[in-house]
Amino acid sequence: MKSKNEWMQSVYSPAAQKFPERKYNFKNLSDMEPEPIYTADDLKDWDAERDLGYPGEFPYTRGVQPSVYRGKLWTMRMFAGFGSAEQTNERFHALLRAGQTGLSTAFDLPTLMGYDSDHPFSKGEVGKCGVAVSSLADMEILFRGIDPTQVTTSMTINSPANAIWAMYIANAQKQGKDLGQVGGTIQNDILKEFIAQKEFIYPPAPSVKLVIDTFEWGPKVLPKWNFISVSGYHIREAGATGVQELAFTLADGFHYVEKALERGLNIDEFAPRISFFWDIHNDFFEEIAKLRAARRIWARQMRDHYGAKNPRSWMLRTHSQTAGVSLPAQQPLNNIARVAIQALAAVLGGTQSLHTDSFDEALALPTEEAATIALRTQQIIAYETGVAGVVDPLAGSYYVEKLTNDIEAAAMGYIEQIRMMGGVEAGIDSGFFQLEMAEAAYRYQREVETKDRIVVGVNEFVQDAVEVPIQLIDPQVEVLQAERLAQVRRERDPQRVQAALDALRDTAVTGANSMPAFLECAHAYCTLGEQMDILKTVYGEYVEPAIV
Ligand SMILES: CC(C)(COP(=O)(O)OP(=O)(O)OC[C@H]1O[C@@H](n2cnc3c(N)ncnc32)[C@H](O)[C@@H]1OP(=O)(O)O)[C@@H](O)C(=O)NCCC(=O)NCCSC(=O)CCC(=O)O
Repeated sequence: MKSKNEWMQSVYSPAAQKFPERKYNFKNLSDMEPEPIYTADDLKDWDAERDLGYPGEFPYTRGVQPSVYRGKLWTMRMFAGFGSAEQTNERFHALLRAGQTGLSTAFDLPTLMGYDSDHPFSKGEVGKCGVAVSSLADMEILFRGIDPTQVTTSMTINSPANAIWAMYIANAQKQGKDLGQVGGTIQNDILKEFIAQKEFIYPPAPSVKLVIDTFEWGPKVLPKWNFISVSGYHIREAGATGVQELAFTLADGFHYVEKALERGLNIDEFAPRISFFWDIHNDFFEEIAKLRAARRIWARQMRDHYGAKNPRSWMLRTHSQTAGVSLPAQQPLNNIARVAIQALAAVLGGTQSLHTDSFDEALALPTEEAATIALRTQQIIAYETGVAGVVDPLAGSYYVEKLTNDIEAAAMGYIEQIRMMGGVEAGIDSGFFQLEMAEAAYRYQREVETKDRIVVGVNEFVQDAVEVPIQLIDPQVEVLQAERLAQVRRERDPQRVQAALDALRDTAVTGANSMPAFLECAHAYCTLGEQMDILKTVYGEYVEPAIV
């Protein structure tokens, strides 16, 4: 058989002279230029045993479970939360009735920033981008009628993660549940907040200390809980390329591992419960290759660089979400198609859990109808397309394997660069991540504005605006929250509250693990703001330096 070069020269080039290639930007979203075709010649250095293996085996390129979706479909986990705990509880039940198989909680901005709903800074934001949770009283309502040993719940919470997790645990304890059977995930990834989303409270070092407290405490008390979801999603949404998302996120993961090792923890006790979270954008093969490369890098680094011995420590398990940033407000129904394609990429990439965005993503929090269509999209992929019936069906595709190699190499280049500069905290201090992402975002935006990249309905195929109904948040939520908080403060035992807060402050002074103190604060009905504030007296608050 002739070589690829021979075919390119003798067949492709003459054909392209007669019928030229389209004048189009074929680059993927990581600015990588694909060749017209891939063949076995592109995989000469590739070793199927070393680089691919079998599903459920090192290096897990083909998936972490031997049977992947033939054994269990991915968890359909729609990110939901708005208004009051009562309203979100209703939405949770509606989604479970519609066939969702896991829960995922969106908190409002005050909660994400560690403020109670009645704090002056919370005004106008209560219940707007998620549900308001200021104490165990809200948590009890939020999960009413949901058994924490039967449904796994994810909570997207970062700086206040320890406190919110403790409230969830306290609620399970009050229901008499065995914590050994309570499964779920807290996002708890503070590094990407400094890099991208900027919802931080304390400076990086004490923030990471609080995260490592969960690494130490979690596996002993809640062995089924994923105490971190190291997140590329927000890095990507802030403008990073797919390769940057992969590299920066894995570097964050390694940073936590190093900090846990510095504390003297056993890697094979904590690493099996580290989980990840990726953003799945429009470039179909890039996203599939990214997920495969992610598993391979993590496995190799955990085994060969960090010396983990337990195969579960080598497995990168992930949630994925379709890319909110890719869903324009123009012609919003088109987003149903984008989400379907992105979700298919997540599934072909072997995700464990998936959120599909609603078509009204750019306009407001989703209506129930929009969220249901997004969930149905997953169900159509799962039950109608046949893609869940064969494990890693794209393995061996010349292009997918080559792209997996190239993405792995590009990401490893960044990871080595970050190690050389002194690690992730050094990169945050110097503004490295922000500058890299700003440059990528600028390049993409220029491509769109010069029509070098077509976005259907935005810079081409444009038509008049279409109205769609949007979800509105009742401003009464703020009043109801303030009333409930006042009642909590009236009815709780003030001495127990003070003692719990003092004990929490002491952990910041002594460096002791904070989780037992957070759990006692939850049971004592300390508010979220009180807990965050008491730690501010020791840790201070982080002010981001200007990057020049
Ligand atoms: C590990 C994951 C990724 C997925 O956990 P899940 O429990 O859903 O799935 P799982 O681990 O695959 O499966 C559950 C159990 O079944 C087992 N299992 C699964 N498949 C199997 C198979 N084929 N054969 C044998 N066993 C199998 C697993 O080993 C596991 O048990 P064992 O555990 O015993 O092994 C977790 O962390 C998670 O659910 N993350 C969700 C994060 C999330 O929703 N984030 C929302 C962010 S939203 C956000 O940030 C905002 C974004 C925005 O701005 O819009």
